[in-house]
Amino acid sequence: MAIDYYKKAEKNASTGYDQTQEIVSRMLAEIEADGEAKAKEYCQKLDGWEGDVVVSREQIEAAKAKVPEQLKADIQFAYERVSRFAAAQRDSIREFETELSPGLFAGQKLIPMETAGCYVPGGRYAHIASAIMSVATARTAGVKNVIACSVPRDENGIHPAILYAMDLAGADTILQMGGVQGIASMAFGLFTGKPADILVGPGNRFVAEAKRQLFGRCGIDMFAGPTEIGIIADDSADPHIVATDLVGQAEHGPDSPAWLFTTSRALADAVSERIPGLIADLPETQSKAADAAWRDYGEIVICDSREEVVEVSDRYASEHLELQVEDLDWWVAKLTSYGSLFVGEETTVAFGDKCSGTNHILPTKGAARYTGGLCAQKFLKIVTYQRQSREATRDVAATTARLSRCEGMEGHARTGDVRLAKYYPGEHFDLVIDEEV
Ligand SMILES: NC(=O)C1=CN([C@@H]2O[C@H](COP(=O)(O)OP(=O)(O)OC[C@H]3O[C@@H](n4cnc5c(N)ncnc54)[C@H](O)[C@@H]3O)[C@@H](O)[C@H]2O)C=CC1
Ligand SMILES: O=C(O)[C@@H](O)CS(=O)(=O)O
Ligand SMILES: [Zn+2]
Repeated sequence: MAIDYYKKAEKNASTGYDQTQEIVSRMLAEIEADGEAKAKEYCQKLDGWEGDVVVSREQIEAAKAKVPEQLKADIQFAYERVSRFAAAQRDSIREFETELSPGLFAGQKLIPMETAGCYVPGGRYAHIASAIMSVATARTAGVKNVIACSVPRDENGIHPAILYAMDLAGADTILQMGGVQGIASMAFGLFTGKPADILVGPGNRFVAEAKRQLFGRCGIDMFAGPTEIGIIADDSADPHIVATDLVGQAEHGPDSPAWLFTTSRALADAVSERIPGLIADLPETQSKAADAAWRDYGEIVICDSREEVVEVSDRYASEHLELQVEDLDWWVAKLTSYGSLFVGEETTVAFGDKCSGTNHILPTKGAARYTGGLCAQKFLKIVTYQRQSREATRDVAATTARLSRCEGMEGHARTGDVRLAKYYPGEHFDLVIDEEV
């Protein structure tokens, strides 16, 4: 395989990971031991917030009054599309019951989780869209208690438009607390008395690691850490658009990877030439973040064939993957690892990020090898049941007894024996396999 790293990143997903892991496990242990007081202490220390943690109805109404009408309409636009797509995904799986053999019925039920904890990031930017992505999807799934939390932005608490979006999307309780302390509060049921059955939502490396460490104690959607963009582009692509899209996502933060996979050296030259100017042209905060991200995590990979591009791209398993290539259908059919695919130049990652309808809470750091993004199904327990007639018990009980004995599980075998003895008194069954295995 001929792969040429036109630009290779100096850092990768594991850079600084040990330190993050250590900080997060210490914070989680302290908050679990000392409860609300410790969570508040971290909130004060890391985000300077000393006010109420549970947002009141008055604060929500005051926030609503501050949100301009056009922004309300835009939030509504995003909310409608995200909810509609989430409902279509939910409806794509269903409950059923099937008769596997005469009298033996097995079924599937979909049971919404009781309590969801939705994290809405708010450190660097006001992630209004993230509030819709998690809260509206939990509601669509039928979760009973939806708790949301985010970082208090200033002396007035959470950004008013985030509060507005959380409320519109249907959050029951909103906590003014971000980072590890916000995640821990939802997991341990602090301030609400309702420990989350599942924690969802994106966040920085501390937030993503806190969710990872809490997995098992509660469910999580997936590892949704620092944003990633991959673009597959060939000679037919517009280098200005490709470069703008890479820089557009690199502004997320200094640890956000942006990758270009191409078969065209001419395109690599043209994109690489444009990127520094596009970064410099951003406002200062965004420019600094994108500059560090492109310097440390940006890559341009040139391959000899499109088959090689597919192999490389699937290995990176990018959270977002754009296709700016000829023969789009070929690529759509071949690619297998990505969080969400943006097909053709007319669409772009930011459309999905903000309002087009697909969920933007997506797997990062290679998690797209084994999962897709947030969807209603993540909030549903897909459980099974069975029931059967006495007649069906005849075969199932006898088979169970014989299989169990071969496994050495006599107790299991006898649960079959007693039923056969009760339902078919006086009848003989061969419940032991005599031959040596
Ligand atoms: N994968 C996905 O689906 C998405 C990912 N994102 C990512 O979410 C992230 C948002 O990050 P932020 O703006 O930072 O907001 P954030 O809300 O995730 O994190 C801010 C919090 O981090 C905590 N924190 C900061 N420094 C800390 C330290 N040294 N020790 C312990 N805690 C610390 C603070 O408590 C603060 O409240 C970005 O990386 C972005 O790329 C955003 C949207 C979607
Ligand atoms: O990782 C992501 O999905 C983000 O790009 C979403 S947003 O741009 O922060 O809305
Ligand atoms: Zn984005």
